[in-house]
Amino acid sequence: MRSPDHGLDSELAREQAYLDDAREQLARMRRLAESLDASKASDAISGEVLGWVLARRIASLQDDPRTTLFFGRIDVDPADGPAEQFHIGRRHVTDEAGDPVVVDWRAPISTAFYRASPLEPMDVVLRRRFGADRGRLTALEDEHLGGPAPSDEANAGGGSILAAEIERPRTGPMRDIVSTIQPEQDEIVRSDVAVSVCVQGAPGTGKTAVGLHRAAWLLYSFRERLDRSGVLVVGPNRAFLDHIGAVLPSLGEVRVAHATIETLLDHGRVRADEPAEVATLKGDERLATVLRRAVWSSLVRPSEALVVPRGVRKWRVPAYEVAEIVDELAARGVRYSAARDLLPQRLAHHVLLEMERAGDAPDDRVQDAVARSAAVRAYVSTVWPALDPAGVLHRLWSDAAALREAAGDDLTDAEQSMLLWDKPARTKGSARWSRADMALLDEVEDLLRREPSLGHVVLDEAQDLSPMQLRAVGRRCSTGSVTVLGDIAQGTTPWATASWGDAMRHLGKDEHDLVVLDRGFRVPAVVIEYAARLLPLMAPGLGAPVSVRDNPGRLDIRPAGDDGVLAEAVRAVRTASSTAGSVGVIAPDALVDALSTALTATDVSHGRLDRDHGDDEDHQVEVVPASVAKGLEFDRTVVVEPAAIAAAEPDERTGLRRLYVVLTRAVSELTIVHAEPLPEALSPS
Ligand SMILES: Nc1ncnc2c1ncn2[C@@H]1O[C@H](COP(=O)(O)OP(=O)(O)OP(=O)(O)O)[C@@H](O)[C@H]1O
Repeated sequence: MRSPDHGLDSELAREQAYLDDAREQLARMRRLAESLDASKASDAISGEVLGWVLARRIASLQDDPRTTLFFGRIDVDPADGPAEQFHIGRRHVTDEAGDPVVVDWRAPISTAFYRASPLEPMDVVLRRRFGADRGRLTALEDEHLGGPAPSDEANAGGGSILAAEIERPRTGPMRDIVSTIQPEQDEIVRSDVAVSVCVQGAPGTGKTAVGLHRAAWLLYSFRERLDRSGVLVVGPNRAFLDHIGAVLPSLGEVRVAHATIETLLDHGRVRADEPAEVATLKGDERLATVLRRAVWSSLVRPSEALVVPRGVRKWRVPAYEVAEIVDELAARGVRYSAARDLLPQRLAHHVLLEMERAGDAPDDRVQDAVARSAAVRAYVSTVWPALDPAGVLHRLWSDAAALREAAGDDLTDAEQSMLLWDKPARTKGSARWSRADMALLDEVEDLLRREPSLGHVVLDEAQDLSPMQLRAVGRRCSTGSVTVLGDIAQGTTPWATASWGDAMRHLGKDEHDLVVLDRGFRVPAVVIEYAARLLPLMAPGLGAPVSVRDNPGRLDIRPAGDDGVLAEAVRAVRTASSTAGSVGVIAPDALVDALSTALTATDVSHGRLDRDHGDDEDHQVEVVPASVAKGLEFDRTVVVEPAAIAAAEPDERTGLRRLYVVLTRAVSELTIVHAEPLPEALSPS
């Protein structure tokens, strides 16, 4: 019997030879693509398209010598067919005969790599995972399914490759997890394109990772349809988008748009802050009804006939007939401006009927000319006024009577006065819009002209969006599907959602699958147990994740010395950055400037993250305002003055939730530095 080491060596050598061959096959595929000539296309336009497709294909066939072409293998032995082996990697590689050498992780056959288990082997008899270093295989690990393991099973010789991947230190931005997607995650990733999925998951359970891999899987599986309609990822802020921005390109998907809710709903500059209760009211779904009324009540009952002079004659359409045309158009379910565009032709058609009754024989050109005439244009402007979003909202917030009419019974008097501007802007152009107004402007825009739908939207940190913001996202996938990712316990806006059922209804996706993820891949046990002390206070009923990390983690609570909290923070950062791995220094927003100055004064090089930008340079240490920390992770975090982080929020529950977010960013160590007493639940017991 061969020794395990010998077995491993020869098996590794065989797999390395297979990898070398796969690399050659990939190079052959690339050479073939390079030899194709786009100029042979039948015409110039086809040539251009073909050239573009070829360039894209050649780029996708580049081999990166730093990585391997596959990370796993399955041996499949179905009862009703021949046994086969499949190597699973980030992209397909085929040989000259077109047979697969490496199978894309998204192909149907790869599902078994992620989901086969001893209880449900899915015809898999062997699952093999590979360890690699700089493009060469260094280890392999076998799992025999559907029967007892043979005694000479090749083994990685200690340490699991899966665990090592989960434990790897975090340095730069987020990486893909294709080699280690877990079965419960894979079910979400491969949900059908028509299915909208809502994922509730505690911090670090892989929601973001799952959402991004789902986008990649959808694009692979429904390429043509989604290439046309588009896929969009929406995240909480710029720093977050920078953090996740490399994942899809590393999976070969460069055509997925990324946006924050602010960039998505960009209807002008946000120039005003407003009290949380006003913003909450503006986010309420009742505003949708108010806006619909405001738009459609702009129609004016015609009181006079339409009179169109042509030559020496004047043609008339009586007011009651115009009213019928207007009513019919308004009842058609077409958007306000789209229906308005139809009105001139309708009126002109009636003028034409008048002409015919008088014995004329006008043709289509006459109808067009009448529709474009000054008389018809002026008449249309009176009975069906042109509207724009800023004009509609400006009127509502500055004119109490207009707001009262649009509000109907939906808003109380007190609510209406909250919405009215104290000092109305003189013109819509000078209006000082707030963030909450952006979702309302977007709603009006859609009432005027239908927002086109994308094929799929991945919405991360969805718990923070107001009903009106959710409606805005829902419009962008009205005929497509959505993957909603979030955690009710991490809701840090006053309007954060309390129920996924409600959120999905606002998105227009009453029908959806709700999945709960509860295995934590980021936060080590001591840190998650500490942060979870806050849960009963701010999200009763929600559980903490079970950490699957081998590393139990480290928690260090450091009261400030006589020289103050900033000096203590600097010392903590120095310690945290003395070994490799990223360090996030998370502080109350108001303390960030002073903290950064203190770090600079003591020569601690660092970057700074902000709502509107990430960090272009790669810094080991990043200073992060508490309001920006959501969705990010660092190998070690230093959290400065937790009580002040909580106190900066408008209410206690939101404060504790913000703290929960901040405390759960650490991959291995959490250091807390404080001068103020810690919130009671976090005091060392
Ligand atoms: N199957 C997996 N294999 C390896 N690493 C994983 C896996 N799933 C998640 N991770 C890692 O765990 C970390 C947390 O994942 P992610 O950021 O997606 O979690 P999240 O649920 O979105 O967290 P949060 O709610 O805190 O934003 C990431 O570093 C991610 O790469």
